[in-house]
Amino acid sequence: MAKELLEDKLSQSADETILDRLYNVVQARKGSDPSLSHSARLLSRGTYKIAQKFGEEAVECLIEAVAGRKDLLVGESADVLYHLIVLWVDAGVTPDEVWAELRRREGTSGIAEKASRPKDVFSKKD
Ligand SMILES: N=c1c2ncn([C@@H]3O[C@H](COP(=O)(O)OP(=O)(O)OP(=O)(O)O)[C@@H](O)[C@H]3O)c2ncn1[C@@H]1O[C@H](COP(=O)(O)O)[C@@H](O)[C@H]1O
Repeated sequence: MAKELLEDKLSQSADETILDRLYNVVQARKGSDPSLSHSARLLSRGTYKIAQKFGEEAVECLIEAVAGRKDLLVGESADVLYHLIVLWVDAGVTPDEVWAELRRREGTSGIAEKASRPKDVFSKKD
């Protein structure tokens, strides 16, 4: 293998996160046997069910946050991320697209970004 290609491969795997790996697994499960894979089962049930499950997991996550149960919040957070990835696979969104959007926002304060938005003429707020 050419040196450049090998270096490229090594830097790609160093950049790969657990979320990228989970996405690849869930993507590969699409169309497989729903009795053997929870991801395949969810994906076969369609966008409405996938969105509903994501919403439920998000609510469970916020309940643990509000209750101050940090240990349970960790598990619920993992559930939210898994179900978000199933949502991406169903919608055809790739992690790279989301990472690129996060990189684009990097270093821009949310306060400054909001202040730079065009004024909504219908907004009641000043
Ligand atoms: N991270 C997860 C993960 N988190 C949660 N879950 C499953 O999500 C399910 C949630 O159960 P619920 O009762 O809330 O939901 P449900 O069974 O759809 O019930 P209903 O809402 O339909 O009543 C459980 O079966 C969990 O095991 C997950 N299933 C899989 N993964 C990852 O996905 C990979 C592929 O999994 P399979 O697609 O199952 O091979 C695994 O190796 C894991 O890395």
